[in-house]
Amino acid sequence: MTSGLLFFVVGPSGSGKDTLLDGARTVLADTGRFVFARRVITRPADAGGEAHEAVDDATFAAMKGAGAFLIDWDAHGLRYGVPARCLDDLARGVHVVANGSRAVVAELLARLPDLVVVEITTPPDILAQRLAARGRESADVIRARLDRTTPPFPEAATVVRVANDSTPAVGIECFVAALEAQTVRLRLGRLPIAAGQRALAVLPRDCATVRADDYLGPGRIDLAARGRSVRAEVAIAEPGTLPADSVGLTREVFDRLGLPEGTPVVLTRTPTPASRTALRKKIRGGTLDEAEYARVVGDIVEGRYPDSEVAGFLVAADRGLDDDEVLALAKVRARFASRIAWGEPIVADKHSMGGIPGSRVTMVLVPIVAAHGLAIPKTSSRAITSAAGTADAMETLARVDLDADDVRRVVEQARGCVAWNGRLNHSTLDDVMNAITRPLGLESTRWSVASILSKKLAAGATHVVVDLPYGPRARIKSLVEATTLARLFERVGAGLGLAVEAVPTDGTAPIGRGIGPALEARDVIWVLENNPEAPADLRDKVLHFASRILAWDPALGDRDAARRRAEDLLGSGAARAALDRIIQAQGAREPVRPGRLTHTVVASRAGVVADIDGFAVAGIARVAGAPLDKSAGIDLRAGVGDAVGRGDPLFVIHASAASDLEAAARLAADFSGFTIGETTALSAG
Ligand SMILES: Nc1ncnc2c1ncn2[C@@H]1O[C@H](COP(=O)(O)OP(=O)(O)O)[C@@H](O)[C@H]1O
Ligand SMILES: O=P(O)(O)OC[C@H]1O[C@H](OP(=O)(O)OP(=O)(O)O)[C@H](O)[C@@H]1O
Repeated sequence: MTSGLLFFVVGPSGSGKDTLLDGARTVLADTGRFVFARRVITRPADAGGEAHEAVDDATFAAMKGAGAFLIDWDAHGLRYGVPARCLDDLARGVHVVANGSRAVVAELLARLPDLVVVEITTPPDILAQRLAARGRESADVIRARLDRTTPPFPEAATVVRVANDSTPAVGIECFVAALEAQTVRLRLGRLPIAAGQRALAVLPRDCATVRADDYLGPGRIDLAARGRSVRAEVAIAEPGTLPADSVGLTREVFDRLGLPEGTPVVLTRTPTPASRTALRKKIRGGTLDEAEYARVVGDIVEGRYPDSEVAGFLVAADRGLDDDEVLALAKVRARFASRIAWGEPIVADKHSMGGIPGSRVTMVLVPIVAAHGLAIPKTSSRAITSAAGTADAMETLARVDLDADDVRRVVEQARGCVAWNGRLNHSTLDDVMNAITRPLGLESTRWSVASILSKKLAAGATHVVVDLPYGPRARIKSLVEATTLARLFERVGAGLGLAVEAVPTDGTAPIGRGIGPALEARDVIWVLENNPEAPADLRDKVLHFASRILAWDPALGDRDAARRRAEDLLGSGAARAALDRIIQAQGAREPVRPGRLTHTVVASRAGVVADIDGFAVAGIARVAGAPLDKSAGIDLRAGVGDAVGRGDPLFVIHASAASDLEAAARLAADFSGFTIGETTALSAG
């Protein structure tokens, strides 16, 4: 038999405890499911208020000494006790409702972990009026009662708040509903089922407490107990699969709830999202303001919407976000993330819209900026579809899985870092969005402006350069689109208080020679060491961005001086030394060399390289094993515009497994990604 629940009704004098208790007693006492405890108080019986058992101090002390009270306390010069016989009612499975004190919640919770604290709330100004109108206490006593303070409730307490700021009838109705809702309890079970991001709660079809089918459908349910709660979609198990008085949670959501199996948990329907009107307005093509986005994003993060409605919203947002909406979204997203304070006037950062193989600009840019002396706490992603992300390439030299404290320490030691963003500025909102947008192929660049800049703000950046590569195979298809996006980045940045310079760049071909973690890191070291083999296009792109960042330093003032400074830091080896300091601070690793197995792909005809398909080349690098095999990848030997003879090398495939190498070689034989035009046609042009 599941024991009953103790409802401990608390709230400041005048909040309406007696009134709501009297009203609830009228409604529930005859159900046989609830009993209302009769308190023992050292207050005269005719003092008014509840029908308590009146005793004098000596009797109260004797009763206390004899263990007659489940809990007792002193307040307002009086002594209060809840009879211990309530435990018998609880043991019979009957719920007990008692008028209690906020001051003893922790003590009672220690004895009854499933205690339900029902806090009656009323605006302070109304409290005073009600106490005066009640006429039970003198003005001094009323003042003392209004000034009384009590400790906060323990985290583990289940606290249900009932507002009593309307009529008594409404207050009583809400109070009764709150009591009833808490009695819908099921015993918690852990299912041997993993569901990843999805949270599933399985109800037995023959559930004894609720009609399971009533909970099927797009909505979700909340399961709560002992101050903890989770939200889940509902599935139903056929009779006999689960105990009829239980609810089963899939592994991840069970672990998130963090309560032992068998705990009685309260099942309630997830509140209808208050922002649904705004969400539907967007789906119908309307525009939302910041307050509306705050409500919609809040409800989405809280899991109040079924995925279908979130998907509809994202499709609508993907199709139309005006500039004001992007700014509004950025401000709302910034609210969901705590902001690291670096205490410096300039904290530099960089973002690239990516999609161009190679182009490992960050790993050269950060050391230059750090060598100059500006803070640049850069966090980067791992590869999603490419052959390497910055984090993958940096990880061939140093640890990148830094947490926030590591990042702060590394920047203090080396002025910069190149860390993996997976453990930092985590965004629940992104998780929710990505789970829906990725399968749908929704990649709104305008939406990403809000996401990117709000994360930069959270990371504590003050000045951000943004690389917007454009080209037929880049995410941004044209210079016009890149320029429009650049203006949007700068406008939204300004709206967030960030200095942003967004720069369209050539995204028509790979940058650098290496494609794959170790090969890209090799390019980086070559540029930093002024190696004659260093790819000039990578060096130029780095200096282009470095000069923009350094120009923000008032000590330099303009871009020409900044450019010279960047070139000096590179040419003198100061940037190279800065990278070493960063590597040491992050944790040096034995550098990963390019794979020892190689296969050279040669030109099938003489001519001029007219085009290099970055997708194709990155695809070959991935088949060779990148990015998981950090040594695998492509080493380009010819670039766009180079004249090649028949049989000249176009690129060398590196791998560490023969099977990977062969597969990559076969893929390259089908299509190397290189288009070689006629020598005459081009030279004549
Ligand atoms: N919702 C309400 N609207 C108006 N008056 C109320 C309401 N709830 C309680 N009261 C009045 O306020 C005074 C204090 O209520 P009471 O139930 O005694 O509070 P408590 O027991 O928390 O001290 C009483 O005179 C009561 O009649
Ligand atoms: O510790 P607190 O939460 O502040 O409560 C102090 C006391 O006030 C209430 O008593 P009583 O019912 O006599 O006074 P009230 O009706 O004015 O609340 C409540 O039942 C507590 O006994």
